[in-house]
Amino acid sequence: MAGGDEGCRLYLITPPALEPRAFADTLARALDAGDVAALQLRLKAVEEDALRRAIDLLLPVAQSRGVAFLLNDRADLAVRHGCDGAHLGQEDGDHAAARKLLGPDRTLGITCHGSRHLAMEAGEAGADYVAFGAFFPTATKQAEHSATPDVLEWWTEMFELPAVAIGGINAENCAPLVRAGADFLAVVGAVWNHPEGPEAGVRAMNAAIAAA
Ligand SMILES: Cc1ncc(COP(=O)(O)OP(=O)(O)O)c(N)n1
Ligand SMILES: Cc1ncsc1CCOP(=O)(O)O
Ligand SMILES: [Mg+2]
Repeated sequence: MAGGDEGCRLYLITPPALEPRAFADTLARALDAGDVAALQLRLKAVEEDALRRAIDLLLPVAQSRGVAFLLNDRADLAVRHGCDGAHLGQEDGDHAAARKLLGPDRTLGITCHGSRHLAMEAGEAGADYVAFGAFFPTATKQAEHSATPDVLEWWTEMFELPAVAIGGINAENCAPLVRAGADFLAVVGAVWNHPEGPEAGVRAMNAAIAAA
C-alpha cells in the first residue's frame, strides 16, 4: 500500500456482519466498479473458525483483482492465511511484535485516533501507514476518539509514511480530507449502505476523490 505520489485512494472495509459465500459476489462487483487500493476484513463479532472461513473465501476475491487484503485485529491470522497485512488499534497488542510477525513484506496499519504522539509511536514501531479518525459521526462503530484535518496536514508535511482517514467519510464530506493530504480514505457505510448499492458507492467515492 504505497501512498503519496499516487494521490488519494479508496480503502474499503467490509460490513460489520456478512455471510462470506454470499458476500463474495457482492464484493467482487464492488471491487470491479472502480479503484480500490485495499480491502480490510473487519468482523468483530465472529468466532475464530468463522473468521478463518471468511478470510479463505474473500481473500482471493481481493487479491485476484490486485486489491491488498488486510485483516483487522489479528496479525497472527494474517500471516497464517496469506493476507497482505493487518490493521491494529491501540488495544490490539504489541505493535512492534506484530511488525516482527508480519515481516517486511506485509502491511501493518495502526490506529492513531487524532494524536500526533500516537502516530509518531506507530512510525517507530514500524507501521506502514497511520490511521486517523473518526473525522465525522459514524454509525459503524462507537468511536470514542475524533480527529480533525489539521493532523493530516501536519503528518503529511512532516513524514513520508502514508496517512489513512476514517470515520463517517462519504462522497459529500471527503474533499477537505483529500485536500489535507490523506493518502487513503477508509470507508464502510459510504459504500455498503449507498442507496444505489455498493458499486455506486465505489464510483461515488472515486469521483469525489478525483474532484477534491
Ligand atoms: C483503516 C482503519 N483505521 C482505523 C481502524 C480502527 O481500528 P481499532 O481502533 O482497532 O478499532 P476496530 O476496527 O478494531 O473496532 C480500522 N479498523 N481501520
Ligand atoms: C472502524 C472505525 N474506526 C474508527 S471509525 C470506524 C468506522 C468507519 O465506518 P464508516 O465509514 O461507516 O463511518
Ligand atoms: Mg482493533
